[in-house]
Amino acid sequence: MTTPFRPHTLLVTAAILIKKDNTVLLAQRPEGKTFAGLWEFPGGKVEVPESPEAALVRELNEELGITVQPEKLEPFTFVSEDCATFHLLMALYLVRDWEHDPIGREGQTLAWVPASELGNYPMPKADAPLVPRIQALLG
Ligand SMILES: Nc1nc2c([nH]c(=O)n2[C@H]2C[C@H](O)[C@@H](COP(=O)(O)OP(=O)(O)OP(=O)(O)O)O2)c(=O)[nH]1
Repeated sequence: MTTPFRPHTLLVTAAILIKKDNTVLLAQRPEGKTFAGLWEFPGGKVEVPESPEAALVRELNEELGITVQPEKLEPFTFVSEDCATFHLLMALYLVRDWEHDPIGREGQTLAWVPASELGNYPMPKADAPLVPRIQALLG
């Protein structure tokens, strides 16, 4: 009897950073990473033994140089998607309050994008359902 192939589930957290003018931050994944060139919501993998919230606070500081208090992370939605070699489970949080201006500390290009224009930015397949959800939220 053969054992069915089960890709491992990768737990990722990501932030939808919303500025006062209702634009949303996208980051372009740098060369050398999976999905290089595509636009994403900043975040990354949850490492053992972090909580999802602690991982996101860490990633936002590493990637963007911003400081976010964990209680300012507002759970929004999640995506569950089969990728080539793993299954992605990504928890998305809304963030409207942070310290310092975001900069691309890992060489990523950043863009503040109105919700209505999110569809113009190529994203990983898993992100597709997020665009209408964010548009419904922000109008
Ligand atoms: N952060 C983020 N990751 C996404 C999005 N959409 C999507 O499919 N992913 C995938 C890409 C990666 O396979 C995974 C995130 O891993 P990552 O490589 O960014 O995580 P990391 O920052 O911990 O990476 P590394 O330091 O280990 O290179 O989730 C998204 O909108 N944001």
